[in-house]
Amino acid sequence: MNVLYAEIIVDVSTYHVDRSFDYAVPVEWVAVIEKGCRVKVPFGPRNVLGFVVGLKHETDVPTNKIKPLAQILDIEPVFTEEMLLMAKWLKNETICYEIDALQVMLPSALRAKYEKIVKLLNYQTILPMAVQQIFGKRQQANFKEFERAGLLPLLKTLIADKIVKIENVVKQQGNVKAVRMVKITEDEQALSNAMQEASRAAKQRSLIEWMASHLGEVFTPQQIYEATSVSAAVLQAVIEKGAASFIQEEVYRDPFTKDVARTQSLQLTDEQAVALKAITHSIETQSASTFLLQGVTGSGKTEVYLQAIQKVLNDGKEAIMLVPEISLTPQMTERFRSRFGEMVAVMHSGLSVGEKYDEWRKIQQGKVSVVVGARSAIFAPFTNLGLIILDEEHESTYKQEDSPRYHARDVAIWRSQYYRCPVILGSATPALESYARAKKGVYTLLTLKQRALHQAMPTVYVADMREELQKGNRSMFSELLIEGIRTRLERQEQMVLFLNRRGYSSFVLCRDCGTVVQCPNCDISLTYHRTTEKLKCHYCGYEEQVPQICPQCQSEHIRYFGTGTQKVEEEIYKLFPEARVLRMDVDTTKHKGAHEEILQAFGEGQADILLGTQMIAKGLDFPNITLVGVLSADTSLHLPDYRAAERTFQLLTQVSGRAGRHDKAGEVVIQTYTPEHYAIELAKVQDYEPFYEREMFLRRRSGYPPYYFVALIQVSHEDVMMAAEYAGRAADWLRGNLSNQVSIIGPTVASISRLQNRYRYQCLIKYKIEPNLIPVLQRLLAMYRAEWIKQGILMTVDLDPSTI
Ligand SMILES: Nc1ncnc2c1ncn2[C@@H]1O[C@H](COP(=O)(O)OP(=O)(O)OP(=O)(O)O)[C@@H](O)[C@H]1O
Ligand SMILES: [Zn+2]
Ligand SMILES: [Zn+2]
Repeated sequence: MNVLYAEIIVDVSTYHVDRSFDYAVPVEWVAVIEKGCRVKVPFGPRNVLGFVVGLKHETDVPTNKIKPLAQILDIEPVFTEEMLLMAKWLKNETICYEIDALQVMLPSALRAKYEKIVKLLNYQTILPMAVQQIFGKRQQANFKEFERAGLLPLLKTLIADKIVKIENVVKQQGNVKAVRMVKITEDEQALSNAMQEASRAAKQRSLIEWMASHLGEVFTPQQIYEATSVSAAVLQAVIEKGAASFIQEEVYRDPFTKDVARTQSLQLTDEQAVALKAITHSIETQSASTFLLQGVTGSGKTEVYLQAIQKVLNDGKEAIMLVPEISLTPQMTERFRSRFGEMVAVMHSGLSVGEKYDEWRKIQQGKVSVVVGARSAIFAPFTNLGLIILDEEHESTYKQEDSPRYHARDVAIWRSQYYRCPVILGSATPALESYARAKKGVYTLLTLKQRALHQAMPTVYVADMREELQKGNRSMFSELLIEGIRTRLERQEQMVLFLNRRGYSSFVLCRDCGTVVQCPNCDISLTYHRTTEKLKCHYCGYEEQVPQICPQCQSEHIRYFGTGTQKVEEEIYKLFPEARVLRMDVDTTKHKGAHEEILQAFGEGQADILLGTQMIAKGLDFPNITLVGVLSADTSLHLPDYRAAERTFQLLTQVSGRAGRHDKAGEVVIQTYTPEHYAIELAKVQDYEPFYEREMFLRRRSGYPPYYFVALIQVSHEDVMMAAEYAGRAADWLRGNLSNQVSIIGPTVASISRLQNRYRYQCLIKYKIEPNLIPVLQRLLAMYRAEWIKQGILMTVDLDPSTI
């Protein structure tokens, strides 16, 4: 007999061999199992989750050694053929475990604990005896019952015939939501039989008569009571006579709170039309080109995306639209919903596990054709992709910082090659790497130089805070900004005040000895939180009461210092008691929908000033905003990171772009202690090209990307000596195994030298071409996984680190 074997990737990512294992497929599952299904397999002493990545009739494992699969969890695969291929690619590309690559593609509901339910869809069919016995009078039964009874092959044919269907019921939050409905029979004969049975019950007869004019329709019980004024008992009696039946109707949790009005395509500007034409051409010729759409803020990039997506939908294909998590605002998603209505699924971290799962199912079941989402939506299980878009492509959040350390842009390009469809990377301030590729012709550059309605770009002023101090102005607002705020309040126009990073510098400082209160677990100063009078660590969550006296010198002159959003808010009220301020930061947006409420209130003119962190840098498009203030441009400029200047330039450009987007002209005030810095000077003139040239020159001189590639190895341990020792071993080993074309810097102490009680060291690899790199790093990782890990070492390898 021809035995079937399954190749399984098991859910054990500490195991040091990263490969698939063969298991025998029990005979009763041979007709059921498919590539891409989830299974449970015996592994060591327990059963673990596994994914079927291959099926075959031969194995090298001796017959007496091979174990059978323990359980099959899916009858229909959760991974497509494409996803299995993509996982193999990701594994190599990012040097991760294949299991991690597979897991990242699934919604967490499918990774979590769940229960499988078999639901009866068609009540008229006569079920096979064995199956009928399991259902009994119920409409649904647990998958396990069929499994125990050995009925999986039969179940598979029932699914194919649409007599039953399978649902994953996630324990905890993620249940598939279902409501009880009444379905009236389609069979006139059944109805007249019921009528005869009910010969002496007038109410039942009148209900059956009503049903006769609604054959096959589905109602809630409530609707029926209202339409016919019968009671629940009458309905129950009629159902027992076979005139109708109760069914469970699946409803998707709808994360959209309100209906949106439909919009039509806008008449494109000439620049937009040129861009769209190039993209459309690529869609029509099915070429996997990558476009870099560089358009100044307010140039109407979104309209180009919308019309390109429309084209793809007209061709019967699907589109993925990625936006950074923080700009995935209701305002943003509404622009897509208002154009494509029910065709759109939305995926972001604000959704519950269940809601995310529902959105994923809509995609998998082909109920939607467009997904708008953050990074992980790049794995949306579409099977006929026609277009992938990354808006704000320069954003560092497109890079995942945990294994698999993938960049959504690379996954997008891989998928575009698989489907032969274009990718659009859009930004006002492209990542240096992307612009360099566009200049080399690897990407096709499309530019929008004008704002869509030909509004002027805002006028940008730079306020030198050193001069302010010399003039005796000790507040956090420059005279220029105070004047700007005053005139806006008079004219009843709106403003956005932007503070780089939440509470970045609101630490507690002793004015006598200079001690800053630090986290006991991480080498980072604690942040002061006014509302709770507590100090918190933003990395590990540690918190403590604000000390009354300095822990170092016992002085009472210890107090918080610096500019958190709360402090700014207080200062505004001191200067402008009449101002209405809305604060948007991590603290005010904790509860679900808070984001939306704040933006809506601001949009309705309920406040004059929107004060916030990164969250407000993007996507805002309100007509009445005429002033943008950046309170301190320096905070991001002086981070120990080779991309600090690039990030600052991007941020300043983005924030400035919120002003004067409609009829009214906009102004921007950037406050800084280093006005002569090129990132600030060039953000002032809002010119990308000179910034690009300047920054490229510096990158070449210092040997950083895009001229060189970098890879980062981080090693951590609770004991500082161990961390240093093993980081040294890694560096030595790399020096011994990589060519001398490569420079290896380190080991050095990481920029955050201790995190969650672990000391951190790192080595940086800089290279131009090194064919050996991946295999060498894989061997280093194998060594780590086999030996070092037992010593309590944690090591990570990142081939495209976003911070160094
Ligand atoms: N062809 C057009 N005709 C009329 N209005 C347009 C057109 N294209 C875009 N707009 C409008 O111009 C404004 C700016 O467009 P949009 O938000 O798409 O710009 P963007 O390039 O995505 O900007 P940002 O990068 O700043 O987010 C929007 O209010 C949009 O409705
Ligand atoms: Zn002190
Ligand atoms: Zn901490």
